[in-house]
Amino acid sequence: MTARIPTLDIARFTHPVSAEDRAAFVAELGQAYREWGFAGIRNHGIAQEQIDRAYDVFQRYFALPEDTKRQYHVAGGGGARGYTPFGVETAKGAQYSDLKEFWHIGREIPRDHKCADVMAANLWPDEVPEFRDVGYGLYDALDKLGSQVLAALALHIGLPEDWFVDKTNYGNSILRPIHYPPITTPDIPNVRAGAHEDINLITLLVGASAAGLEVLSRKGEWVPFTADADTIVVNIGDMLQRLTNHVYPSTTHRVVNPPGELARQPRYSTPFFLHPNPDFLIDVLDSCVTPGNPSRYPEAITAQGYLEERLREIKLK
Ligand SMILES: O=C(O)CCC(=O)C(=O)O
Ligand SMILES: [Fe+2]
Repeated sequence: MTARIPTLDIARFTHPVSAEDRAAFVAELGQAYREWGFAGIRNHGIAQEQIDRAYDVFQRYFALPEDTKRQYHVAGGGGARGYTPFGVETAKGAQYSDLKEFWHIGREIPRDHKCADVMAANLWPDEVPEFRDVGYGLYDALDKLGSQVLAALALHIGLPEDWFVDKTNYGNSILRPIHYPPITTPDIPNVRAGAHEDINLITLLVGASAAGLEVLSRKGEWVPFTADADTIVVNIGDMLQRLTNHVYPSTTHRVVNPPGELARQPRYSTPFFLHPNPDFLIDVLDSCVTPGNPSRYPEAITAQGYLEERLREIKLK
C-alpha cells in the first residue's frame, strides 16, 4: 500500500458539531503531523474565487518584462519584500540554485512599531494595480486560517488553544507567490526547488497549480503530494519543530521537474510562511520533553536571530 498524507476537514474544528468530534479532529490532526509533518486541510473557508483572483494578479506580475520586475528587487534586503529574481535562492547545502522567481508580501505594521526595523514596508508593483488589495487579502485569510491550525496543534500537545495568539499577533509572516518558468534546457542539473525544510512555524500552501511537490516520508521515500483544488497543504517548519522538541517534525520537501514535455509548462504556487513575532523566544516546551525525548535545544533563540541564521544558509542574506 502506498503511504498517503492525510487530508482533514477543519470545519470539524472551526464549526464543530460536538465537543467529542472537535477533540477527535485535534487527535487526528496531531497524529497526521507527528507522522508526516504535512497534511491537507479542507473546508478552510477561503473562497476559490479569492484564490483564483490572487493567482491571476500574481501571474500578471510574473509576465512583465524582466527589467520591470527587477525594479522591485531590493539589493541587500534578503528578499524580505518585493521581487527575488530567478536563480538566487539555493537550498541549504545544494550546489545549484532553484528554478524559480518569487515575490514576498510581509505584514503591514505601523512604521513606528517596535519591530519596524526588522519588518520592512511592503513594495507593490504599479503595473498590476490590484496586486496590493488582492495579495494582502490572501495574506490576511491565510494568517487567520494558520491561527486555527496552530490552535489545534497547541491543544494536541497540552497547551491552551490560544497559546500562539500573543506569540504570532505581529508575526513576521510572508506570503510568497512563486513562478517556476518552463524548463527549456535539457539535462539541467537544477531542480525547481531543492530538498529543504521551511524555516517558520507552519506553512500554508494554496492552490499549487501543477504536480511536482514531493514530501520525504519517515521511511525515506519521496511521496508526491498534489492536493485537490479545494485543499490547502499545511506543513510544519523548523521553528515549530524546535519549539516542540521534534514532536512535530519539519519534513523535508522539494519540487521536482516534470518529465518530458510537461517541463515546458510553468508552475505557480503560493506558500504562506507563518512566523512568530520577531522577539518570540523559541524555547523548548516543557510539555514536549519526556525521559524518552530529552530537550534537544538547551539554549533558547529569538525568532529573529534564528531567521537571520537561516537566511544566510539559503543565500538570501
Ligand atoms: O512550490 C511549492 O509547491 C512548494 C514551495 C516550497 O516548498 C517553498 O517555497 O518553501
Ligand atoms: Fe518549502
